[in-house]
Amino acid sequence: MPEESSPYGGAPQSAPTTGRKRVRTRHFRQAKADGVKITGLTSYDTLTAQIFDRAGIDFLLVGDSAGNTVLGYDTTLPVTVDELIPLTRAVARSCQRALVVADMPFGSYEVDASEALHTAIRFMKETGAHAVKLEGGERSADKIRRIVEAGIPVMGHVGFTPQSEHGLGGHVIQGRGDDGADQLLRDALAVEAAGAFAVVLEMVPSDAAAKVTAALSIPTLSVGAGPHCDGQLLVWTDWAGLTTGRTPRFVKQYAQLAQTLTEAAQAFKADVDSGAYPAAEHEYE
Ligand SMILES: Nc1nc(=O)c2c([nH]1)NC[C@@H]1CN(c3ccc(C(=O)N[C@@H](CCC(=O)O)C(=O)O)cc3)CN21
Ligand SMILES: CC(C)C(=O)C(=O)O
Ligand SMILES: [Mg+2]
Repeated sequence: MPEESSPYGGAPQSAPTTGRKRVRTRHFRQAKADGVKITGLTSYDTLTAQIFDRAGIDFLLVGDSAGNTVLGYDTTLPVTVDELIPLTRAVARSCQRALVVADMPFGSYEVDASEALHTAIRFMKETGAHAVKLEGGERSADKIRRIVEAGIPVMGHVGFTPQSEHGLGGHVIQGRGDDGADQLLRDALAVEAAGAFAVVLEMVPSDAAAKVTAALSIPTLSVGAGPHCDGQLLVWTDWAGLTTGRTPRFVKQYAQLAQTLTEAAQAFKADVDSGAYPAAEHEYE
């Protein structure tokens, strides 16, 4: 695609991407057709959203992983729409280029397609997000279809679906074995047929993800689904080394923010103890 009409292509971005065209759902399909990889991170606040947007990250997901990364829950299950709306609004207000996806939390879409559409409409009206995401393949196809019919882009999510971790028996890799791979493919095809513009594959073997990626015309976005997907997505606090405790094996840490902030806090305390802070330049006359 020519530079004017595409947010992709051109030299790798080191300068801010301000002024570049908004990433649209059609660019996801185009990127897959062109073999251009798609990159996403989660974000829950204005400061990280601005940084990731200007760095050229293609989409930002305001994930219900906020339950773990922002709100201090053990799982995503308690997260509510009312909790996610202000975070999603902050991210949407802060992006000029990235496509912003609102993650629909557990309990906000499962009952029927009408409930799913009501929730999707709330996110679109109240946040400025460009798309919504919901978990589940065949079981969620009717909800995806109803939302898409209303003109709201939907990102699907199959494989390991954290909102059903108790039903799945824990953090269990999905799509293993012939039956698992078949179910994964059926789920992904159902999401595509329902009109989703992309689908997240979470924690599935690379070869199963490769088969799904080859079978779909919409892009697959990997969270621990290997190198053959059309894009990669990580939870930003994992990616930046800010998450404390164990992170999943698929995570690569691109910074060590927990260590950086620990050292900064210790240095601040030591400076306050010693009187080194505040110095003359920090005082008002
Ligand atoms: N910080 C964070 N990162 C995530 O990737 C994430 C969340 N939170 N919250 C929502 C879901 C839950 N996810 C998770 C959580 C744990 C594992 C995990 O522990 N995986 C193990 C394998 C299974 C096990 O032994 O428990 C691993 O080592 O990859 C994986 C994905 C992915 N999502
Ligand atoms: C892990 C990703 C796919 C997600 O759903 C989230 O961050 O909530
Ligand atoms: Mg989620």
